[in-house]
Amino acid sequence: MNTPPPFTLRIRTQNDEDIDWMVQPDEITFHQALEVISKVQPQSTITAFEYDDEDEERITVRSDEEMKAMFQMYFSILSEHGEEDLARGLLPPLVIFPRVGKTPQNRNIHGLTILTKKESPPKIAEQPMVRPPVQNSSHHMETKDLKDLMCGNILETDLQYLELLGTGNGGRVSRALHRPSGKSMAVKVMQLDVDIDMQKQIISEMEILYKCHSPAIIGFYGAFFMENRISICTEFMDGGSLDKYGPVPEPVLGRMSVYIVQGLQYMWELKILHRDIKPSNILVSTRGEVKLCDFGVSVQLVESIARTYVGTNAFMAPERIRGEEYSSPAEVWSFGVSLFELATGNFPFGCPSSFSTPVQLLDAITGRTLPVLQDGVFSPELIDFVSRCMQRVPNQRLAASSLDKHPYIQKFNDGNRSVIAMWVQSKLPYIAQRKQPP
Ligand SMILES: Nc1ncnc2c1ncn2[C@@H]1O[C@H](COP(=O)(O)OP(=O)(O)OP(=O)(O)O)[C@@H](O)[C@H]1O
Repeated sequence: MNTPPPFTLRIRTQNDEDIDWMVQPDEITFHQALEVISKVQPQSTITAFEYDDEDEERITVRSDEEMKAMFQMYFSILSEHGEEDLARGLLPPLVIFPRVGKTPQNRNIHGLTILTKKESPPKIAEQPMVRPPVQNSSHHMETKDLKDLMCGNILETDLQYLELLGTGNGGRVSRALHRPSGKSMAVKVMQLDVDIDMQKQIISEMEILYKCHSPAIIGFYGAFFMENRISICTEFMDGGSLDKYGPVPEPVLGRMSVYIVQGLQYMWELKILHRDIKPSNILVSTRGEVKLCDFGVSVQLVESIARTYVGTNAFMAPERIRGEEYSSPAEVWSFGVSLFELATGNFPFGCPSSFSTPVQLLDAITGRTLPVLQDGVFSPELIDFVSRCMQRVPNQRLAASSLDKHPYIQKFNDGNRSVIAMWVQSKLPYIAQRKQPP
């Protein structure tokens, strides 16, 4: 790697408080690190700090060399498990633990000044190499509380909203510039009527998204609560979601399906269900990427949204609509229904907006013979795949773990992203509802 990207050093204090500090690893010295730590923990004399290596062993850092070794370990773990994050330039925090020394010493040896007030966000070109630690911006809450209400290192004041990308049942998604990193992000803001403990729980459940690295899953940058609103910051996809496109020709849809299956199976292996598979949660880019967004990693968030916003998700499997227990077969159903809609341009059970209650939707799904894709218009492989996903009885559906083995997926598994890229590029200019003010 040439110049290592900036990332967050998370200083975990003796009181178990986390203070985040954005660093440029090739520019900071060990003494500067000590200096910042002693500002954060002024009551103690800090002579060294520690971190956990890949085997979870505590390693002490007492010099520039040892600090370099720590950075090397951090980047080598990332290059093994977090290539996506490295590529995006927004990396998970590296946690360090200040070590209190026995003898007092003059701590401000370099006269380094650390800003303690939140400054107005710098322009990208003026971005300082060493950013001040995140400060408490509320009169009412302790730093610890604030840290529990955010994951990642994104502050509302770091975001410049550029355009509205869309509004869903529960929130608005805007494209925003994250000024410190210069990244374009999609920020979804939802109002949620939950108390502060629930907010903390939602944030802690979302942390798992940092561990998800798949080319078919939308990159997660962070999330934070501000009063009763949650903002979720993810990678921006310039093609938007598939619900905006109308029918997708089979050679394009087939290659998209390969990535969708890849993303779903990756998350299922981690025991994470999507819980909301539908065309508006499948995003594409002009580079031919296909990524799933809006994973229901936080069960509390999914339930809070369901409590706060009324509405029926037309892509839900029958067992879910009936309120029964559900698992990956329910996802297979939703994927089948989504594929049906993407192939034909029409929802298979009539107009989704006509279902205002779960009972009406259930009637539409169970009250007639299941629709099948038209013979002669679509390939036998696609017809078979969709109808085997759209089985009313969960255990009669294709098994989640064998979706990738089906001839439809095998047929299009040639890694040809340019077919997708060219189709997205050709359609994008005609897609309405873009470039609105945020
Ligand atoms: N990461 C992203 N990049 C680009 N566009 C996005 C991104 N995330 C969401 N969008 C756009 O914003 C729209 C609104 O998304 P949102 O998740 O709020 O609602 P939805 O999925 O359409 O519906 P619902 O709220 O019922 O799930 C999406 O349909 C999509 O077009």
